[in-house]
Amino acid sequence: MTTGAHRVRDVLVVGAGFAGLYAVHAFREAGLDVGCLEAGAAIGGTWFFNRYPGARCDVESIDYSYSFDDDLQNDWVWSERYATQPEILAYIDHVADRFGLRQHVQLEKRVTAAHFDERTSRWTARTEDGDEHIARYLVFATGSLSAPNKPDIPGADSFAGETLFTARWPEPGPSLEGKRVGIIGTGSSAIQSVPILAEQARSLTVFQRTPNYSVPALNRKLTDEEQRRIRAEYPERRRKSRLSGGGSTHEPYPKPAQECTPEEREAALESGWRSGGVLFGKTFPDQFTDLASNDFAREFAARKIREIVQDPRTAEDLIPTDHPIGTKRICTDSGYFETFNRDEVSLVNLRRDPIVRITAAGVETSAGCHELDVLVYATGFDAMTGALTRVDITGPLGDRIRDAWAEGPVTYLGVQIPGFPNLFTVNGPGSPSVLANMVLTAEQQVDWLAGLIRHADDTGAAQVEVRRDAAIKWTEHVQQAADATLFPRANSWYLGANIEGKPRRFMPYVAGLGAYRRRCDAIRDDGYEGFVFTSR
Ligand SMILES: Cc1cc2nc3c(=O)[nH]c(=O)nc-3n(C[C@H](O)[C@H](O)[C@H](O)COP(=O)(O)OP(=O)(O)OC[C@H]3O[C@@H](n4cnc5c(N)ncnc54)[C@H](O)[C@@H]3O)c2cc1C
Repeated sequence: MTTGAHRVRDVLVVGAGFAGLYAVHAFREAGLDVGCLEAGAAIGGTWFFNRYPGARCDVESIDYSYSFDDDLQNDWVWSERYATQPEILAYIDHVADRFGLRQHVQLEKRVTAAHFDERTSRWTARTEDGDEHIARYLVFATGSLSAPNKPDIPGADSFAGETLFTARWPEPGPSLEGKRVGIIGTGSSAIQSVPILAEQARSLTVFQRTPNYSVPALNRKLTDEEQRRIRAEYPERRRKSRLSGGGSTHEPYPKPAQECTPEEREAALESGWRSGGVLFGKTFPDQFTDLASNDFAREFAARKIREIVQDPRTAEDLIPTDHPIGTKRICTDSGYFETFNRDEVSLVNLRRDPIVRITAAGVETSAGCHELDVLVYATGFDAMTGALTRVDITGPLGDRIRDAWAEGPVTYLGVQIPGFPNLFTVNGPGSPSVLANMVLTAEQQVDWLAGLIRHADDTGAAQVEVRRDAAIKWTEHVQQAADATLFPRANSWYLGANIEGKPRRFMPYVAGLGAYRRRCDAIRDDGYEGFVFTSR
């Protein structure tokens, strides 16, 4: 049933995380009439939903923040090197209030379908409650890691205890005191939460299918002196970040690992490890392109795990052996490996003892039953495409995105899909997205899209559509860029390998934010090469 009688907007943004909120701001600044629909009960996206114990950013707080307004940084003080989930959410709330963005956002409005009417050149988006919203342009800022993945384990619904999901952690969080807790998954969310769950619970059982590399975060409070320095350096730091590969000012060691002496290599890796954080994965400039170079870092990290974990068998189980370091998203932790030295914490290697079923009592593996009171799923996301393919989006010729992407996503610059005019994505497949600083990439794409819409309006075009050949060429380029690195050697969610039946295609653009920005700018300067503008 259609209940909404809404005005036709210029732009309808779907999603109110970092990207969607910036889109609301930027499109409004561009003089467009903009609305925003958000499925959640509050704004914040990732940082509203992922409230599990220990949730925090693994990009330094100064870098993981908006860069569009220098003054914003002056009246916001990040308290720690890596911000916690509550602090990031408070920041997003602060930005929304400061720039008056809330009035444009409707909450608890999940878009379930959208279709394009070629006669009017308008999109109609339908929400779960049957409401309809009409706009000239539809912008999906629905997140790269926002569609949770729940594995299909036999008997999952029969568990008699409490079931929790890291990606949908309740507020207030449940008390785990005196409880036997199990957690399935050992990706970033598990690695962050395991040390805290272990402190709270009577016992903790970690069910691991694939071990992951993790580097100590070495999080700490920022001192007054650091705060002063950050303020002084801020404009220059952001300028450099916008042009860099990953969206930060990180500089790798000045020589490739292969050209270093063993002593130099060891010192560089030790220094990277002691600095803490994901940048250990980029210690050497050739670490993502040369397997031998990557091996140095991989072996170094394995040695560290063996040093930390007292039980040799557990240590070996925790060491990844199936991918070069960094080719799956490297994790950061605060005492993850140390947690396995606690008596009440155990690791179940599912490669050796696979899960047979979940029962009322707990998790049954081929080696026996693990009785539990609480079962936590930290099982990741249908990354980069899931939020889009879960919406029934139909183009003018009746094409559906989920069919168009049956063999993997095809996009132009990660912002448009052939056959779907006037529909754009932010941080979509084919853009740097999850391989760069996602706040900066969202700002770059939204600004660029605002320019594209302005160009269409200035030239009297009612429809903007990417040429299919341009999108195919771009998608091939994204694959070739990945093939020139070690990334495709890992069965990672970057290529959809964590979701059964998902087509394998490397989705993020590895060449980085700086190269991507230059490419986008060149396309714009060339009159938006690859796009077709049609008047009604
Ligand atoms: C646990 C976790 C930790 C992370 N840590 C980091 C980190 O350290 N560094 C980093 O760079 N990135 C990190 N990320 C990635 C993070 O998702 C991005 O950095 C950033 O928050 C993305 O913002 P976004 O607005 O693009 O997407 P999101 O924050 O995911 O927002 C998308 C919004 O769209 C809404 N939505 C989706 N579908 C619909 C629909 N059909 N209808 C209406 N609304 C819809 C969602 O409810 C959500 O609010 C992390 C992600 C997770 C899950």
